[in-house]
Amino acid sequence: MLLAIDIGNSNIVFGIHDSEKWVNEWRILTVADKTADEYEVIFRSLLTNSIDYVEKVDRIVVSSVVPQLLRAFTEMMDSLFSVKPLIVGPEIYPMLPLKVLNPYEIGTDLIANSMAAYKRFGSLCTVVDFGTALTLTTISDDGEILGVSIAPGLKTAIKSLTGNTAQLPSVHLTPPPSVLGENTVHALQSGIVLGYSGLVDHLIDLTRNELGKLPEVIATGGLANVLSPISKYIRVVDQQLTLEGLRLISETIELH
Ligand SMILES: Nc1ncnc2c1ncn2[C@@H]1O[C@H](COP(=O)(O)OP(=O)(O)O)[C@@H](O)[C@H]1O
Ligand SMILES: CC(C)(COP(=O)(O)O)[C@@H](O)C(=O)NCCC(=O)O
Ligand SMILES: [K+]
Repeated sequence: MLLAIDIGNSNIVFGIHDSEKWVNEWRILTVADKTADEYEVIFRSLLTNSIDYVEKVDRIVVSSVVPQLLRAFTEMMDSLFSVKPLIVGPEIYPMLPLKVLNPYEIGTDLIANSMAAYKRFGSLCTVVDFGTALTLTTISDDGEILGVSIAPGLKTAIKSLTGNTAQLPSVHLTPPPSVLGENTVHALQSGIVLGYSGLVDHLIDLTRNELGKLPEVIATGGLANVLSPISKYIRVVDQQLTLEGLRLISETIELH
């Protein structure tokens, strides 16, 4: 069985794939200074809760956009499993069906997303990842990663606003009844939820203008479902896109 681990800035998501489907998936909080021992306790308890996956795991693939945690995870995996993990990074990009122009300046989660989206569409596509950062990654008809946009994620924007103002509360991320907010909560929801759907749609419009073709659009990340109902371009949401991309990377490297 394959264990895929996606270490993001807010959440660490990991799942078990039995070569046919994802049989289990977990999401834990990212705490950048937790130690290898602490993560070992968490992994051991979750992975042995119903079925003993620790025994069954024979392949591991990891992406981390938190470099500090990669050390703790390497130590944890070394102690818990007997297989050597595949760590996604620039060294393996030449073996993938993707062209990565600037390998040292793109998050490994975006490489995994690109891998899964390109496998799914096989033509021009944009992945919108609603994580701590909101990212759009566009892949060409022939698998070249053409470029990335990075903006503050929805929760990141709200946190920054509430942290820097005296009177703004944190709000639920749902669309308000009207763009003309009649109270503080609706005003914030208007600015953040409706505003961000415009941001996403506008970036896709610009992409279409620049490339002369509308990309297929797929969304992922913890907050994808907030905007998918109101964005004019997001029709497909796949919460497992990053893990799926990691699985495809692992498969591709295995065949090499
Ligand atoms: N199932 C969920 N429902 C609602 N919010 C979620 C869910 N999962 C994650 N989140 C929130 O979505 C945000 C982005 O999560 P995620 O996509 O995992 O970010 P990252 O990849 O940066 O760690 C975080 O604030 C997280 O708390
Ligand atoms: C853009 C990101 C912060 C997104 O991270 P996330 O929101 O998924 O936690 C991450 O992909 C990243 O750190 N990218 C840049 C990495 C680099 O320049 O090497
Ligand atoms: K992510």
